[in-house]
Amino acid sequence: MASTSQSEAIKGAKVLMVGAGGIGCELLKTLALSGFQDIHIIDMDTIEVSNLNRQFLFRQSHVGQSKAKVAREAVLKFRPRINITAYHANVKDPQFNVEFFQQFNVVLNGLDNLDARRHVNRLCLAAEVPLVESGTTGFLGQVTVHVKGQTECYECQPKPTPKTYPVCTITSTPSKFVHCIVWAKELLFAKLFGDKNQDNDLNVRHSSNNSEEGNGSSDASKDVFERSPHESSDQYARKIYDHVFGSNIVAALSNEETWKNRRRPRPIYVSDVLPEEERNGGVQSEDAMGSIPSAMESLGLKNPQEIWSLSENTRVFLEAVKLFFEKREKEIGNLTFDKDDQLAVEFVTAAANIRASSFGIPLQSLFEAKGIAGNIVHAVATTNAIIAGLIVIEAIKVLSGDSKNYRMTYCLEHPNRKMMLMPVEPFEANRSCYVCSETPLLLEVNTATTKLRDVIEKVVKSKLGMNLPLVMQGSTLIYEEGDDLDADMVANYAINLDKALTELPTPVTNGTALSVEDLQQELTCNINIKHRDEFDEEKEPDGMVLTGWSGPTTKPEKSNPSSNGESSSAAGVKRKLEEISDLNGKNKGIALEVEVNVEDDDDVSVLAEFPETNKKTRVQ
Ligand SMILES: Nc1ncnc2c1ncn2[C@@H]1O[C@H](COP(=O)(O)OP(=O)(O)OP(=O)(O)O)[C@@H](O)[C@H]1O
Ligand SMILES: [Zn+2]
Repeated sequence: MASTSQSEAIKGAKVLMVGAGGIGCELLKTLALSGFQDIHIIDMDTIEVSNLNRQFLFRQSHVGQSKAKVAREAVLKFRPRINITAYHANVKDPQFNVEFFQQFNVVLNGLDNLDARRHVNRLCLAAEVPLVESGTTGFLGQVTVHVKGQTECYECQPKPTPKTYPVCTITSTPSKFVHCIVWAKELLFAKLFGDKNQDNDLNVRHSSNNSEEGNGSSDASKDVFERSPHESSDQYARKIYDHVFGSNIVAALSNEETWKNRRRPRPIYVSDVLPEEERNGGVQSEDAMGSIPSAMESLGLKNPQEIWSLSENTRVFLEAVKLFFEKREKEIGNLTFDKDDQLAVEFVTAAANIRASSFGIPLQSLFEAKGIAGNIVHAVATTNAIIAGLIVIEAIKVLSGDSKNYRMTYCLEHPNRKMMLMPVEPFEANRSCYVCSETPLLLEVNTATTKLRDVIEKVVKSKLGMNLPLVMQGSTLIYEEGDDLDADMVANYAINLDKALTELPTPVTNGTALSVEDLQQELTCNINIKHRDEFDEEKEPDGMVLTGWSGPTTKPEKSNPSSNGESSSAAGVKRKLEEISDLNGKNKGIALEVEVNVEDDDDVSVLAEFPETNKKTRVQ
């Protein structure tokens, strides 16, 4: 039960919710039932069938409609007198500027990606509106409170970025199923059905070419992926199959060095797998009954949780290629993998399984493969409900000025000290956070060879998360983006982008101080430039090093389950949580070890934002 002062605070509050997905639906319902009267919701998505199992405000008949709008209507049915305003829009749209944010007493995030979270964090800082941030990944979840001048901001601590894999593991030496999935999705699918002009590391050598794998394509091998006019889709599919699973593996095997300490892969050709009568005439398949082409349906494979045999995978592979060419020809050249595209998932599952079979890696079902390919950790509705409840508890504390009792709460998978919820007192802002403090950053770069474009793309947009940057050197404007620029300026900036830093009209050299600004986010960063001639290609692939930056940390060789938590995955992780306190502020100073037990060392997620409390100072 809320106290009188809490009830007053709830009634008078104007709240912004960002995201009306798994957490958002629960949150809107809980806000309405807790007495909130004025709620605004932003969500850019429409409802998909896959949302219905947990986003309970939505029904089958709503598929294709705006999440924000349908969520509003669903809640108004049981709370008709409250005000709910829905925006079917991206929170990064310019209409949601600082003035827009300033009208709210608190902002509540139910997002699923780092980019949008960082953007909202900046607007909340600029508008001086408290933010309650949240995320879930399966059974894990967290709610954190960010109040300017009182606690750290969302970006005060580094966040892991999506997991990356060394190219050679993917192209040549996979050892885990996830490596086969990445190969099937990022390389083979992209090569066959995506933009042909995109660089692709797929090993597309001709079988007579014995060079090291991963060297890119040779002219002879390029032809393999080209479909000649007289070739039927069946013939083409079998040619691709024999090339990627057969002759490419033979060629790879010829490099003895690679296999000295590794299990040698086995080349697989269609003729090894399918009986004589199926080999030349293509796979005998039924015409799919449904409107969506599906190789599983054509082949009568019903259960997505069943692991297909090598011959079944082969049939699915051949059938999927055929269906793409026969039923979805117009899309070829423009496709990117989408976990909600059934045929794409079937193709990727089959291709990954055939490759796994070749490399002696256990095969997986379509259900499992889809989860890995879509970076899915299956959502748990109850976690979303718990997290939504905790968001409302923190929002009420924020609204009633109860700053002493703010808590960051972590929802654990296994009870620890009999607790499933781990509350931690918030921490002070990180003084070197470039977002909420004015600490300058240092960029080491080869000023003579690095183009302004690289600095804008790799540093300003990617690392610093700016949308519409403006770059100044002293009082000279070097670069700017926005809708209101005239054509001359746009042309001028385009020329600057292709210039090396030292060639700019006002050269950027060792010791230059740049000021980078995003007008929408009202964020300014100062970057001091330090010239360096050489960079380590492996360790510093961008050819630049930004320091004093607390942005995403890269965790190589880890998968990237990106549910609402955008958590990172980690192995047998043990993290010390010191100075844990419970909700009443007791148990301070007790060191506690949280252990996440995992079977495999790669594919289980733990919270990305688990507090590394030893580095931080608690808010007094
Ligand atoms: N930039 C953004 N602006 C507005 N809404 C956003 C933005 N980024 C993400 N969202 C919304 O945040 C919500 C996150 O919800 P959730 O994680 O449950 O994702 P989902 O897409 O509904 O589910 P899933 O990805 O598991 O299929 C989504 O509804 C999504 O549209
Ligand atoms: Zn900060």
